[in-house]
Amino acid sequence: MSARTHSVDAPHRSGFVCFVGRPNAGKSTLTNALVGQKVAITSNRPQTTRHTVRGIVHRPEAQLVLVDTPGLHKPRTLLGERLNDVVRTTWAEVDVIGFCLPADQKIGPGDKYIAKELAGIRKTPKIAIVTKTDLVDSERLAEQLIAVDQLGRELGIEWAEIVPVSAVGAKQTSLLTDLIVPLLPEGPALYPEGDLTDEPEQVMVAELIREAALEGVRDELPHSIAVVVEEMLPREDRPADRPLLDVHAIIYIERPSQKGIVIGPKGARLKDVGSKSRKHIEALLGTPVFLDLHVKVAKDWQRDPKQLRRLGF
Ligand SMILES: Nc1nc2c(ncn2[C@@H]2O[C@H](COP(=O)(O)OP(=O)(O)OP(=O)(O)O)[C@@H](O)[C@H]2O)c(=O)[nH]1
Repeated sequence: MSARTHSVDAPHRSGFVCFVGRPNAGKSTLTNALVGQKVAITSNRPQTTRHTVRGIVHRPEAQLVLVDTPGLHKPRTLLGERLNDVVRTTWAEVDVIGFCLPADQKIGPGDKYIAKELAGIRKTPKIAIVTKTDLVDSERLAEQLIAVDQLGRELGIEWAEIVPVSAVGAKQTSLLTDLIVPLLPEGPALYPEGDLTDEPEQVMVAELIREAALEGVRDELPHSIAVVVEEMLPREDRPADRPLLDVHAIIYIERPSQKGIVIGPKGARLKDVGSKSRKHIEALLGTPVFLDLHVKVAKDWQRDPKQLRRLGF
């Protein structure tokens, strides 16, 4: 594998790239490493990426728009089916698919399930990305690269490339970009330079709150929390040098019994969720924030199409 250099008269290329892989494969972290700034929500627990988050890589010769989809799962609820539809639609529309497989874990049924789906999408070029290489020695890495090659042969997938990367320390991440660029169609930049993500701010703010609300209670409330930002408005009558943004958000849970878990004794947990997520929101938006959080029950929201639409799915 060699890095490709860009000759001055090469045409400009641009397109959409989507990282797929089972939960925890390192997709969001890789997106952030390529873009160079935190845009997607990462966590050490599976299934935090619900919304399509795009990061944009600007290069003189190319622009990569990274589409970070939710994971593909065996659907059990209406929400699960919707998410899988979103994933498949995204795969068929992008220009390059990067299939992430962590170096520190043997290829398992979860990876194969996704690989089989990928094999059905014939036209889109696929790059196999072996992630988290910092966690293994070179012998184990070599084994994994061979296993990935074999997986492709078994399922009839022709990998455009097989690339080992580590998002920690940004090892080979720029090489990955080098290898993706020639696979993109010729075309002008799709977004103005400086745009890192076109994810609406409210959705990102909602994700930050959801992330904080799930912290420490994931086992009790695995998929039962949704967050909607109802309003974000600059506070009136503030001096120009001391702005304040009012953010009103609702944390939805599925059952009244979950309320206590989210709010905690004497509201202590909710307060904690508020102050933690407020710090992240302030960092994201670059302005002081007043965060107003409410907890509401939306009964069985995962099974109800109307509620799902309201919650942005
Ligand atoms: N050591 C190491 N850890 C990594 C690397 N990339 C990701 N991780 C860790 O692996 C975990 C999962 O990473 P994510 O980027 O959230 O994985 P994901 O595939 O987006 O996960 P979902 O959103 O659940 O689908 C996090 O704890 C990361 O810090 C890497 O290159 N090296």
